[in-house]
Amino acid sequence: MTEPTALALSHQPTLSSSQLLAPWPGLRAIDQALGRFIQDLNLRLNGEEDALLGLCAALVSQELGQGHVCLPLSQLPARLAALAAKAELPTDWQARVTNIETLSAWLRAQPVVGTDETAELPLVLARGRLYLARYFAFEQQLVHWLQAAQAPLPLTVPADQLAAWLADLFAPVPQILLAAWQQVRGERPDLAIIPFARQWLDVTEGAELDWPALTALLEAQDPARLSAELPALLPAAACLNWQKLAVATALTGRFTLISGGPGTGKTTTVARLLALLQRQALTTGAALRIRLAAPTGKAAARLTESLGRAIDELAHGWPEVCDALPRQAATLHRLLGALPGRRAFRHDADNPLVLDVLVVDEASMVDLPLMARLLAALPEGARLILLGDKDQLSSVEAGAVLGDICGLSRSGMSPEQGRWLTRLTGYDLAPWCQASGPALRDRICLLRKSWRFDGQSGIGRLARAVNLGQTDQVAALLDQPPADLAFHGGEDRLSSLLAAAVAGYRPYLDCLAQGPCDAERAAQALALFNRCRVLCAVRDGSWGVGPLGLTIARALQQAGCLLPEGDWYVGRPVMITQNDHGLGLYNGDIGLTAFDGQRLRVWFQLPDGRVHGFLPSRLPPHESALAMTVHKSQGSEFDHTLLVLPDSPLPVLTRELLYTGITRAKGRLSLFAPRPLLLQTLGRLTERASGLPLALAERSL
Ligand SMILES: Nc1ncnc2c1ncn2[C@@H]1O[C@H](COP(=O)(O)OP(=O)(O)OP(=O)(O)O)[C@@H](O)[C@H]1O
Repeated sequence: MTEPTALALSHQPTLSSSQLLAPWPGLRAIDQALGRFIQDLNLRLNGEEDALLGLCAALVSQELGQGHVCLPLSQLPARLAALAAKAELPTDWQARVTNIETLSAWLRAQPVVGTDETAELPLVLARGRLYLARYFAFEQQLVHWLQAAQAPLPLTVPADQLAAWLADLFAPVPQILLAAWQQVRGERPDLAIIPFARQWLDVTEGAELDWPALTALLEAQDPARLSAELPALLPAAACLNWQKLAVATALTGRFTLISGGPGTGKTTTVARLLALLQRQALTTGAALRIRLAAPTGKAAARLTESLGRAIDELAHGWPEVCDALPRQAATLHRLLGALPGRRAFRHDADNPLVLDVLVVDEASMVDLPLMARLLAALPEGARLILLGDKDQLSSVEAGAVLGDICGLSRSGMSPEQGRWLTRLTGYDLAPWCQASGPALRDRICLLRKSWRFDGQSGIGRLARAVNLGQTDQVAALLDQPPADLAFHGGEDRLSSLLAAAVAGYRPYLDCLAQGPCDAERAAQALALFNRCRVLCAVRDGSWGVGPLGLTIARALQQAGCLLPEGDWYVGRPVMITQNDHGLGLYNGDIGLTAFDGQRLRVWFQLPDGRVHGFLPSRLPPHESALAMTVHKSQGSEFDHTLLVLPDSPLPVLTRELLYTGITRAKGRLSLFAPRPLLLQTLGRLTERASGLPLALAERSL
């Protein structure tokens, strides 16, 4: 079956009476075209004209445009009521949709509505939800793959050996531990020891240890003594390291999902996990073929950099294994082999990828169709490891695959899984086990401790409070911001924003102003530009990326940092909005315009690390990037993030958007928003309609 758009166009239906009806205001042209087409098809198949069916199809298409995979029948009356205010609906619509059972029976009786993917009809009614058939098929593909991936993989080395390797990988490094202790001990080491043990030794809340002896051992500052005596003072049952549990989990399954907020150690964990998988493979046979990928070029570049660093840190202990680990990540489109002008990829079920293990970072950005195509292209028996942050914004296109799967972890882990993980780690996992729950929950690992933000960091505290919807805590942080936070909620926030943007962007502009640009200078300027970014919640309006970008350009001009002349000028940052595989430029890539001595070029860092200048006329579709949307910033981080909300409430303003924007900041966050609007945003959660949670829970019980 073809995509919804293609479906409507490729069949080229002749105009029928139904298509000549008045348009349905409030629906996009694409939704209307699809609705009319399905209505017309139904008419031809059963000879009955029924505008309600066309409307239902159009509404499913509209929901897709808003990121929902399907339309729950329970929501149909409300959707039609909203439409009724603008368009003329069949007079009896209310009576026909209020009873869900009657509605389901009527839909099922329509020749264009099937109940599973085998019927090859344009609509599917399943699990109380109406789907465009293609999206139902994607969802089913995912469910089948995940179900098959639940079967445990046989161990190739004894469990005791795995436990010893795990202990080695996660053993505290005495020098690092002692240096950290020196930093936090202060004047009262007896008061510092418990928080220190929680953060650095993974001691669980409430565990009782010999604190004076532990304090004395750290105070002695003797690495050899620490290594020798620490194990006796620190029984495994008093500790819990979620990273170690994630690695242990991944050893025995084809599928593992590791979710955690910023700096919770996803990359560190995956480096250790890959090292352990590779060590296991090298002990018993050939090395594993491991590939790394991410949805955008920026995210792939970050994975390459951060995983490379994490592998380097491991290399002293496990040199041969680390030599056999990959260092370069690709975009998912490149990995799958994008075909120009087509949605299909070179790699699919008939031409699978050649790999044993695939790691996908920033998986929250992967939409349902892409995830389904990725799974289809995985070879039989390959392992998939998804990394991401379940609390971030979902993919731009339909679906919230990572969030939907993570939802299953609410029921803890199964007692069998708990016993197995205890065997590998020695941890007491009884409090985390629950007797019943979907089997897939055992493949999900949540990392819960941030290593980037300490307890005092304003960004870390704000991110946590926003994530939990704690209005009072957020308000307190806004009223008395810690050193790394600034809040501008008053009338002067535009001038404060412009001053902060000028200060933040001046360094890269000064760098470009030093003389003709070559790859080296462009690399320096790109690094400086990546230190600061203005992020907007919306595209339109005076606080949207386009208008605000122009206002910032004018402020930079007035400050003498920029000389805008026409469309292209030195210092103009641009973001690519469409992949160009030929040039190696991808959606989300950011380049800087600079004079190479003869002409203006736009300089980009390419996936292989080279910096190259392209003539502006050669670039694929792009836009200015002095301000960018929070959506587009996913997968990136900036030392100083300037986060801007509009003046008034809009549907896009959600808790996830705020959390995603806040967590782009590594060192400093400045917030520009009306205070009431910001607090109101905390209460607005994104909910994406999908049948995935229900299907996964049903299938895997
Ligand atoms: N168990 C640990 N012990 C000590 N330091 C750690 C540990 N785990 C992670 N770190 C440190 O915390 C920082 C963040 O780790 P990492 O980059 O793995 O997190 P992440 O979740 O991948 O972050 P991001 O938000 O960038 O995706 C790194 O400096 C890393 O060295």
